[in-house]
Amino acid sequence: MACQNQNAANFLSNGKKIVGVALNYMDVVLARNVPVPKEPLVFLKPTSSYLQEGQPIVLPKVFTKVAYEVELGVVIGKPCKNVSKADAMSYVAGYCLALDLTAQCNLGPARAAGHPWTLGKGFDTSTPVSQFIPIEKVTDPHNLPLWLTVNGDLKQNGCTADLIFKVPDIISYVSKYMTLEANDLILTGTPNGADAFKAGDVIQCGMADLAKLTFQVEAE
Ligand SMILES: O=C([O-])CC(=O)C(=O)O
Ligand SMILES: [Mg+2]
Repeated sequence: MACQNQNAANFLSNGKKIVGVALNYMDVVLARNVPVPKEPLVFLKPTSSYLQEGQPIVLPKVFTKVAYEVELGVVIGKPCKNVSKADAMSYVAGYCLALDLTAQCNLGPARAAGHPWTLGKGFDTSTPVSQFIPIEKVTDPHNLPLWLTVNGDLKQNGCTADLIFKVPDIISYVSKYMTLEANDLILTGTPNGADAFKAGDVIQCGMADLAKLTFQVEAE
């Protein structure tokens, strides 16, 4: 039986951390001409980066190039440490649709220098999310179409079927290192097409018939 968590709908206010996975779609790996990851490539974002529909994405004035990344988010339901892949799904309370906004102007040099990704990934409004989607509403998390438009033009069109590391792989892997806690969010990675957007743009994204979001973009 899947984990039930009464508070998971409040993952925005109750979550302790956001765990991101990078380069988790083969089309991204091929487009960027980087080696296929042998293990999930994991980073953290602060919960202060959360944004809900109705509030604008604010581009920090310190950045010159910020990209959209549409992703499946996984909301953890109960504390989880050293779990096997076979058991991992019993720690999932539900899902959300998320954007992992990324300042490529910061990430590019950081990646090249071997520096942390914290600022390019963790700025305020960098994690727009949908409402919580209870696990019961999702028959298969690995068969969810994901799409994103900018000003009506389709920019990303993928499917979670193409995830390199699946949801249980990620949970099991991360839980070897850090305890995943109730209401933590895992960003599973973005399909190909992530690119820059600017102030004045309107970003829309969707996941199957489960969530659809619209965000206005403003300059700081
Ligand atoms: O921003 C990046 O370069 C990596 C990332 O988050 C993703 O692939 O989803
Ligand atoms: Mg991402």
